[in-house]
Amino acid sequence: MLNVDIKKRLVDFTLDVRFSVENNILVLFGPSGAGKTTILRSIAGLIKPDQGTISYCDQLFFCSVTKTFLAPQHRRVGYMFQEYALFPHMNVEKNIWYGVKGSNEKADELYGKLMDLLKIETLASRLIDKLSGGERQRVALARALMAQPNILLLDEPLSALDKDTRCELQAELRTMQSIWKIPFILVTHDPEEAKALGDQFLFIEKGRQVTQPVGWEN
Ligand SMILES: Nc1ncnc2c1ncn2[C@@H]1O[C@H](COP(=O)(O)OP(=O)(O)OP(=O)(O)O)[C@@H](O)[C@H]1O
Repeated sequence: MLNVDIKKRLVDFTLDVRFSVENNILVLFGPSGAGKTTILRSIAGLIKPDQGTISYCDQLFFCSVTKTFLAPQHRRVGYMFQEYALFPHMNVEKNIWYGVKGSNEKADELYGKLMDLLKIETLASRLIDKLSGGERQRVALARALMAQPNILLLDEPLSALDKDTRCELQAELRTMQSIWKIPFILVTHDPEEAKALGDQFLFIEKGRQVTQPVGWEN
């Protein structure tokens, strides 16, 4: 289980949140500038909260009292950004293997499984800039899971896609989470998407958890 209990002073308000995620999908939902990306960046170790703790199972990522700060590369946290963050000059296969140390039977097997599950086998040798938005997102998801993360963070992964592709990818995200059984934390502005994907929800406005978010019933 991932436990997050943090405070961080931002420009206009203080982010102050406390939540836990089991092996399911937590959706972070809230308006632009509410602090959602800051939560993800804190879990990944890209920024340091001012106060609190972040832990995954018995591993302490951050604790302001003991001054613990585990470096991002030791957290095994996968991060899919708003932008795809793929290398356009490399093909699909090279992008997916990027960052994996050495090839072995288990990694080869995982690669094959991801290509198959995400239906991108036929794209292995294609360059990234010759892919559609939906294909890029599948490749980005394969790359994130290839690193065998303990937690996967997804910052508006589907926002650039058309409605049909988004629905397809939502189903695939759910499938991948049910196979991998790790906490997924997904940021979205879209209430429909939140409802389609979330097992649990954290609604935030101006850095605070709220019970009735703006735009939820629309
Ligand atoms: N490192 C930082 N230090 C101080 N303030 C920050 C920092 N990073 C972001 N902010 C501010 O904190 C607020 C929350 O930003 P954040 O990116 O977390 O929001 P968000 O909910 O992800 O927004 P969006 O949905 O638009 O991506 C914004 O007002 C932003 O300007």
